[in-house]
Amino acid sequence: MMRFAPEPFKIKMVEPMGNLNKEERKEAIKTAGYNTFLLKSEECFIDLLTDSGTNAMSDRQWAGLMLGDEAYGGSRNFYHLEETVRELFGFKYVVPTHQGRGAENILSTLTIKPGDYVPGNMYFTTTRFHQEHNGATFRDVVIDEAHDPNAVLDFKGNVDLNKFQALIDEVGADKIPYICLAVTVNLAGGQPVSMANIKAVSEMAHKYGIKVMFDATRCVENAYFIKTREEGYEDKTIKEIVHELFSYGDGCTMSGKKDCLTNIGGFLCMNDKDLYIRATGMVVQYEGMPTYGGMAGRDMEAMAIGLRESMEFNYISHRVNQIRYLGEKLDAAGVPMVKPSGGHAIFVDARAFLDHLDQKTDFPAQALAAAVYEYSGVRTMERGIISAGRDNKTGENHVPKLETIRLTIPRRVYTYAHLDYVADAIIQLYQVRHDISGLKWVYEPEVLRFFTGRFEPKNGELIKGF
Ligand SMILES: Cc1ncc(COP(=O)(O)O)c(C=O)c1O
Ligand SMILES: N[C@@H](Cc1ccc(O)cc1)C(=O)O
Repeated sequence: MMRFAPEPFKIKMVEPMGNLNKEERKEAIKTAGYNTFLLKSEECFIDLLTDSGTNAMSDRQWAGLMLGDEAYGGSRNFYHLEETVRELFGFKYVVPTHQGRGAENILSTLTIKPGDYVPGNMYFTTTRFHQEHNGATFRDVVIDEAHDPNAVLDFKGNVDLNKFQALIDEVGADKIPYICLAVTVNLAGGQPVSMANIKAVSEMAHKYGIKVMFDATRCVENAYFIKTREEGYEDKTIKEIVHELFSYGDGCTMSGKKDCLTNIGGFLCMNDKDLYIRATGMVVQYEGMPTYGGMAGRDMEAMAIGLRESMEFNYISHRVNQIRYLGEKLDAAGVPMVKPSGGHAIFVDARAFLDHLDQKTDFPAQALAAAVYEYSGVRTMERGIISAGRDNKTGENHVPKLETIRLTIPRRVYTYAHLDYVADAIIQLYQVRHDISGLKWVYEPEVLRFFTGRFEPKNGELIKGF
């Protein structure tokens, strides 16, 4: 048996990658304010900024685009998507949105009252933004180990039931409209939640009349980890596991740009008819008709096909193993990273990588993401103190335990050879890590500052002598 099976697809169409020389890259990252979000795509060689909307679609999905029914009302592609989501996820109602945060906006607006609390297994930027925007306080109830890069656990995204119970005791269940249960947990490193934990959370929540709303964004990756790590699930299909997992919840938000293998889209699901009716009322205000929600008919078709494809074992197994492959290479060379490797990305521990920099004043992850780009043309993303933002009440910086850069692998886009290049680049940069300068703010946006913030190197040069 090969340790890493080859790509389970053939390449039918190719897209050239940018290939700037060193001087051009130095200029590009300076122009981008040392923020990799602000680089132009053409300036990047291997683009590991995100796995969101960057998926390669299959020939069947491209064929599906030709079946797009672009009617303003009642597009047949919506009914295909609705039927697929109902079958695979098991929820009664499906509300389409332009992407995940469209669904988060609707859910948060309709269910949160000012003064409420929303517990979750670690924060996610846009999700927390919508919760806070509607007057809630987010409470992190993930297990402590999720914040420790070196804690190796099979299900590092699990909810700590004691923390959940403590919040209920502290504020009262009537102040908790729902628990947001992410499968997998993005900012913990793409770490999964076990089926046993999902069941236990569901029992506790429902005992108190609290709803369980999944962030379903990477649910297929979570199902793969359940199948390969949790006793009793080895013989179940990915489809069966996904279905069972959602059976313990009351609904979900979904960014369709990840596990649905498409480039845009999202949806909100629920079992509650009243919530559904109110959600369709909001869809027409912010997204579009309840039969397209901001998506083109052709995109809904591609999503219906993609969601089904994502449940094929060979696909998902290859995907998760690509991440593991990159992780093993970096780990073998001593590059500090969040362990174990997760479902969509490797998170390099920037605090340990740049141990000469201070998290609060030098922004090591922001500096490392910029340096990786300047050094190699590989685009990654900061996931540390800059992403964590400020407390919306006190204005103080959130100080996350994890200060990382994310090497996010788009689905079906890169081969193992690309990953070899990425690993070599980071391993080489590790040898000269102490030449990397900290950064300082030039422009700090008020909300979701990591997207458009600008910086400059404190020492004038980002990588000394490079
Ligand atoms: C876990 C998670 N939840 C929600 C979202 C929001 O989805 P979108 O980018 O489609 O708005 C994302 C990505 O942004 C995500 O990774
Ligand atoms: N959800 C996507 C896009 C995104 C990136 C960063 C964010 O903080 C918010 C959204 C991702 O995780 O890559």
